[in-house]
Amino acid sequence: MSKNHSSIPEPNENDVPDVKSARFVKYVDGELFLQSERGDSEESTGQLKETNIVFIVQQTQQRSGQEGNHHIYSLAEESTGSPFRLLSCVVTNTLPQHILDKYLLTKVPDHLVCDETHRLTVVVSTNSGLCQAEAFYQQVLRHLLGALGLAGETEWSKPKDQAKYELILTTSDQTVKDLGKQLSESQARTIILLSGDGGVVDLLNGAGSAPSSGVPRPAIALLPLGTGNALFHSLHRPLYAAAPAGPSHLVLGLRTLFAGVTAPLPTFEASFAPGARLISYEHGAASEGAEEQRLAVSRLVGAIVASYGFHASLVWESDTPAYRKHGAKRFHMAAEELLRLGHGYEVDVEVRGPGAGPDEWRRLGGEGERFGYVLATLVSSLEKTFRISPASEPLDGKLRLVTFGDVGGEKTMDVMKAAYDNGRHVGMKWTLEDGREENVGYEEVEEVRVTVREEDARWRKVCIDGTIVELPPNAGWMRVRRSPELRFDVVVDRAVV
Ligand SMILES: Nc1ncnc2c1ncn2[C@@H]1O[C@H](COP(=O)(O)OP(=O)(O)OP(=O)(O)O)[C@@H](O)[C@H]1O
Repeated sequence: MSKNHSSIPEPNENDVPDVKSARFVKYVDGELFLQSERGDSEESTGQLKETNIVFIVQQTQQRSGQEGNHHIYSLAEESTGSPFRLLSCVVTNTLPQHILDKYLLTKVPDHLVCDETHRLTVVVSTNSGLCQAEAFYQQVLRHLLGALGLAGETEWSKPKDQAKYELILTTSDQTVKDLGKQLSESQARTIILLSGDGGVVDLLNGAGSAPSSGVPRPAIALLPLGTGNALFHSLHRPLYAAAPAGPSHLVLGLRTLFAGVTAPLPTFEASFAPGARLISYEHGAASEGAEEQRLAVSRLVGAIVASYGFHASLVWESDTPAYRKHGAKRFHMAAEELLRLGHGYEVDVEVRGPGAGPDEWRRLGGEGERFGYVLATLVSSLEKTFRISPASEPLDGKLRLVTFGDVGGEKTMDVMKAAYDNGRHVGMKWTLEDGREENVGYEEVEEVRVTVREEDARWRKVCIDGTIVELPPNAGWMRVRRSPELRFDVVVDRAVV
């Protein structure tokens, strides 16, 4: 398929699951009432929720203004059994115009074209979240791409007569990083990532430096199959606000994939003192007898968050084998233990505000004052409802810093609860038992520098988009600044650009 011929082709028979044929009857309260073509009794009328619609295509032989033959693809998500059900229904009479206006796809979007000028890669991250990415690809995405005439090519399957995308199933924590290393090519490319935030970070850091001028930036399209999915939720937050009872994350992700546009993805760079070590586990922390690995690291690129203090400790400790074995409860358990300890972190925090010169650093807090929380972020939300930076808008490229001092476990808990309550933590103030005034600091920064004075390695961990780095003892530091260059584009809903 070439860019000039990217209209919707006929789907391959094998790519359409369980097609039903029906007539549109009425639209009431967000539901389409459809009557099966094969029966005329009341029982054969079914409802389709508008929130489940992914897209509608008109089959090619019916084009040129003829009535009917709209093919509606919708996704139902089940709490039991197989979690995803892609439904496909051909409507033989006319659909309401407002539905066609919103969901009719008339061409394959440029970022999904597969030809000699543009490459499409689908990455299925088999270990992300609840390990559902592979089922989602097989049961849903494969068919939707197939409906646009696109088929996956793997080493063992080379489909004929269809535009082919490359399909990669991860086999280790290196798979996506290795893909990132191959991205310095001149061909434009989109990578559909079925993963959480880890997939994005792996790509960003595998890719190394930004593409040189004239080389197209690769685009990332995210389908939220991780645990936190911070980048996805932050990019879609305005849509959640506009329609609180709106579509599920996966339906939204699919709508963005098929009807969205590409925009530059803001990133930051974190650099570390000599002696810093990236900490990971061979074969993942959940594996039997996981061995800690320590790799020298001087710099990482991120798109979400760089933190020190409670947040970094929680991400690190909840992911250690000791907690991993507790499954979904591990995050809660690690948080409880950290809140019980209520550690005050010995650290100097300095910032350069927007527009400040390279040496214009301002220190936060007094001499020797400890901190509980130091978190710089480019996004609003670290989970769907954890709105740590309420002023952040999708793609605004602003680095914002959230800080508070050594306030103890109970107050830390209060701040976290307020952040879950629509970002209400911003502006919180208290007078502590020893008379100190404390508040949650929140400001935009150009750069932040933390210099850690802790001896115990437990309290020297920093977190970059979920990756853990241990700073060296004796004033080990991390600097975080907005990246001046653009490395990747990201596919977003049209409403956020
Ligand atoms: N087959 C595999 N074996 C080992 N590691 C894998 C495999 N597939 C993916 N991984 C790693 O698992 C991690 C999955 O992270 P990801 O962020 O996608 O999911 P998550 O941690 O559940 O979600 P989030 O970061 O959004 O909370 C990545 O670091 C990736 O490199």
